[in-house]
Amino acid sequence: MPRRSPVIVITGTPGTGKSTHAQLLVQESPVPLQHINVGELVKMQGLHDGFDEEWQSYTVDEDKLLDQLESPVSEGGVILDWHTSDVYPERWADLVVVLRCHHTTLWDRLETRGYPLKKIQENNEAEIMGIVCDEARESYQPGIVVELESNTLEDMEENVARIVTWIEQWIKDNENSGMDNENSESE
Ligand SMILES: Nc1ncnc2c1ncn2[C@@H]1O[C@H](COP(=O)(O)OP(=O)(O)O)[C@@H](O)[C@H]1O
Repeated sequence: MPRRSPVIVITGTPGTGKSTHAQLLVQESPVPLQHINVGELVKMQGLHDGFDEEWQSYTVDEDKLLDQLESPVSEGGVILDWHTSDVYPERWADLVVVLRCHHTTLWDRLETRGYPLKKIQENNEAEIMGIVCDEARESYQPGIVVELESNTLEDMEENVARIVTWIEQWIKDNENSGMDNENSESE
């Protein structure tokens, strides 16, 4: 069954603004969207093999995670918000948004969040090197991956407006392709 609403992956180094973007997008979207904060889901549903004290993060059980996400993704109308995007099957994503942030701004945001220094440094380096972006580009067709700046509130409003326009187009395209299928079936 084709999806009636798209699946949007929002990824980026921690602190680039994924959750904030996702929350605004839920409000602005022309179709209902469910925001899944994948990191929170892993924690709340125990989809992990324990907590890594050194890195202050959970060791994710990917099979359990994918099982949990399968049903909402197949329904569509979902935002998958996580700092990595290469775990999902490629067919899941209709759009992959990679948020980017200036590294000094990111440092401040992660400091405010109370991250340990080592974790701030690691994420800061990852952002400078564009690790999350490279990973997204290696995992998906280039046409569905979009890199957006997320330094200011203006950036965020523009980004969300762009994604809303993309959703409107996706809905139109998919209504049309649904009609094409019906026509070709009746021929
Ligand atoms: N484009 C932006 N402009 C200003 N502040 C932002 C922007 N994006 C995120 N922030 C702020 O940065 C912090 C981290 O954002 P968050 O959405 O939690 O990041 P992530 O989900 O990627 O870890 C929050 O305090 C948020 O308000």
